Amino acid sequence: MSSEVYDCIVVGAGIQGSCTAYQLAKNKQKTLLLEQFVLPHSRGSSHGQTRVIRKTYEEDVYIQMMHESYELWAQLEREAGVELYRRTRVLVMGPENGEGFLRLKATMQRHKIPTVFLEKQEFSQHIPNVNLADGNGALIDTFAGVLYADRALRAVQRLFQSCGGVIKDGEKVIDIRPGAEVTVTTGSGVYRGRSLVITAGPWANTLLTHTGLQLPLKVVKINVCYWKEKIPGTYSVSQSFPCFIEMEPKEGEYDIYGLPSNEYPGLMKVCYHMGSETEPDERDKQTDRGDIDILVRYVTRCLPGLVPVPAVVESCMYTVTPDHNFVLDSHPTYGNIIIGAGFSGHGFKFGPIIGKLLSQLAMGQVPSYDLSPFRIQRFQSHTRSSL
Ligand SMILES: Cc1cc2nc3c(=O)[nH]c(=O)nc-3n(C[C@H](O)[C@H](O)[C@H](O)COP(=O)(O)OP(=O)(O)OC[C@H]3O[C@@H](n4cnc5c(N)ncnc54)[C@H](O)[C@@H]3O)c2cc1C
Ligand SMILES: O=C(O)[C@@H]1CCCC=N1
Repeated sequence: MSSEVYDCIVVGAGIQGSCTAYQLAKNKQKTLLLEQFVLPHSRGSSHGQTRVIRKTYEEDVYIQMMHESYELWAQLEREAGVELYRRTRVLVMGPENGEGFLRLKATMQRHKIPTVFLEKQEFSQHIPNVNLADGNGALIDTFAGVLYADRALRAVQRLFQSCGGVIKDGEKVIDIRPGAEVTVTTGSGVYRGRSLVITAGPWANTLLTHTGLQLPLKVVKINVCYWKEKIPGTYSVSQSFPCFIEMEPKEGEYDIYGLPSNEYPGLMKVCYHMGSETEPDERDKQTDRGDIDILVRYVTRCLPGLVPVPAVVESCMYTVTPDHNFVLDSHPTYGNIIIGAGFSGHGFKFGPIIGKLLSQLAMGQVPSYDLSPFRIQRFQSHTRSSL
């Protein structure tokens, strides 16, 4: 074991761990970031070229956090000297009189988010090549857009290193011993930290086993589908086609969302916001295509300019909590172990603000937002603790 003691060890170099490590290093904390795979990799939740960034949330806390997150993304762009965000707008469609759509409308208005509300008769003039379902309303968040995900992850990791942070990749954490100094063992070394941040994405519960805690997290495989434009460019970023979210396309179904064609010319990304349960190390054995069947029907009905058969299918994973809200908290027994987990398929856009909040918890500071919606305690009846 090295005699060196880190102020903080962060386990998991996805977007949340990388942003947390960067915030810690910026705050002069001696920080080690451990990653099980050789970087970059495509086995977790943060890989891929694009993610949606938006303020269209029904809950106040997410909108408040997104105000600051946009600023922090812009700051990262300046620090890294690369473009990470492209403004495209996001179109949200949903049952006009449905609870979710009405709540979203009200929240957007209450927070004075620049929003355009589209009437049925003017819809196709603003958004050609999309069929708005009968009974659906539509709104546009005009500042929303696309984050360049892989590029962002690399940029944050580089910035972390430039502040003196240490990344050790290809080092899987196999044991954690809690204490005033937490001892972390990997396949090739033993490290000590005054605090530990666990941001292990789909592997959160595997790591938490070493601390006697299990959270109610479900890991699902997402089929990331790209669809061919019948006429290349119809839905492209250069034609100002927006990202979109279709809320509750059918009763009992999850949202469907899409991003303008960009990363693969002529192909538009359209995905289902849920998948089938999987073990994170067995992701590729999960071959259920029920979500793709739903998407085929949706594309046929609503996106007539796309060939209704996916041209490319990639894989990713969500780690989902029962209420789809994140876990941002200290361990209930070991106050110097901080947990960031359960990002439920919508955490990327919050990366910089989550990094700030988790770093504040790791440094023993009061977090800048009320984190009660993200506390572990809310799962009281689900949480398994062997302590
Ligand atoms: C298809 C898809 C589309 C999405 N779209 C959006 C979107 O449009 N907008 C948005 O905001 N969000 C989106 N998300 C969600 C967002 O990408 C995730 O919330 C976010 O990437 C989660 O990051 P993470 O750091 O928690 O997890 P991960 O990226 O999985 O990082 C965890 C890391 O921990 C490492 N690790 C695990 N165990 C160990 C161990 N024992 N030792 C060392 N390292 C370990 C893993 O290898 C991994 O690198 C999407 C997600 C998917 C899958
Ligand atoms: O978080 C996001 O914005 C995307 C799109 C909607 C569903 C999940 N991820």
